[in-house]
Amino acid sequence: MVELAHTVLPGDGIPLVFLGSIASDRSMWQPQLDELGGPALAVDLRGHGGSPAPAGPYTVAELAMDVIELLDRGGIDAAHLVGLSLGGAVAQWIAANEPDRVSALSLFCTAARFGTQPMWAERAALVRRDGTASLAASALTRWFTPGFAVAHPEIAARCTAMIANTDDEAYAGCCAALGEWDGRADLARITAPTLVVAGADDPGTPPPVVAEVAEGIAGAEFVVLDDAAHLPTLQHPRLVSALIARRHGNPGSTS
Ligand SMILES: O=C(O)CC1=CCC(=O)O1
Repeated sequence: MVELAHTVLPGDGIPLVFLGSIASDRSMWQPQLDELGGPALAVDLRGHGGSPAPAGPYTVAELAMDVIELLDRGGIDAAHLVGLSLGGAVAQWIAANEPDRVSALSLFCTAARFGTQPMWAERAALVRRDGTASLAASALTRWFTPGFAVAHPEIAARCTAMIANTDDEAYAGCCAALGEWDGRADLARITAPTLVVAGADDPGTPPPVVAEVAEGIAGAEFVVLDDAAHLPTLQHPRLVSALIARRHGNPGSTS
């Protein structure tokens, strides 16, 4: 297990715990931290941001155990897990296997299966050869709708730096986790009140892929955001915060 780097916002009540996508760090949740306030934890998965990068390959279960250990160290019995993409798979795993630790679940642009194992093996080989920085341009085309990165160069530059800062071997380790992840059979065990959100124009996890997650979780609410791709947290920060706040039962905390 790995001691994960994280940001803590203090406060009373059930904490929000934010878990991001492959090649992101906890700064991708800054708009939500600013808007929703504490108590909250934004977490760097292993090999991402400031977290250590043990040798891979990884599994989603291992990534989830890192997060559970972080909750244990923080004395957090239960949290509202907010996960995007790979972070959403980690959140699904915890909700299915440690249901008492999850009071609510907000899943963005995630899947119960992410493409195929050969696709992720190819991505891992690419990153081992050329490094994470080489992935930035193509990642931005999946994270944002056409034109957004050009219109928002400061966000594009921050994301490019975040991707390049991701450890090459940890990225490859997470590719292995994504390639072998199949949470379909576990979805029926999730009992937390769940929100599932897709981006209408997300090429990474298109709406039908995300819908499979919602359909597998009893009572889950499914929302598709227009003009959004894989990272609506940065393209539509206030909308995303409002959705999380509504699931959290504290809609007054958004402006
Ligand atoms: O980077 C992608 O292609 C999309 C993605 C899948 C899992 C994740 O975290 O991002």
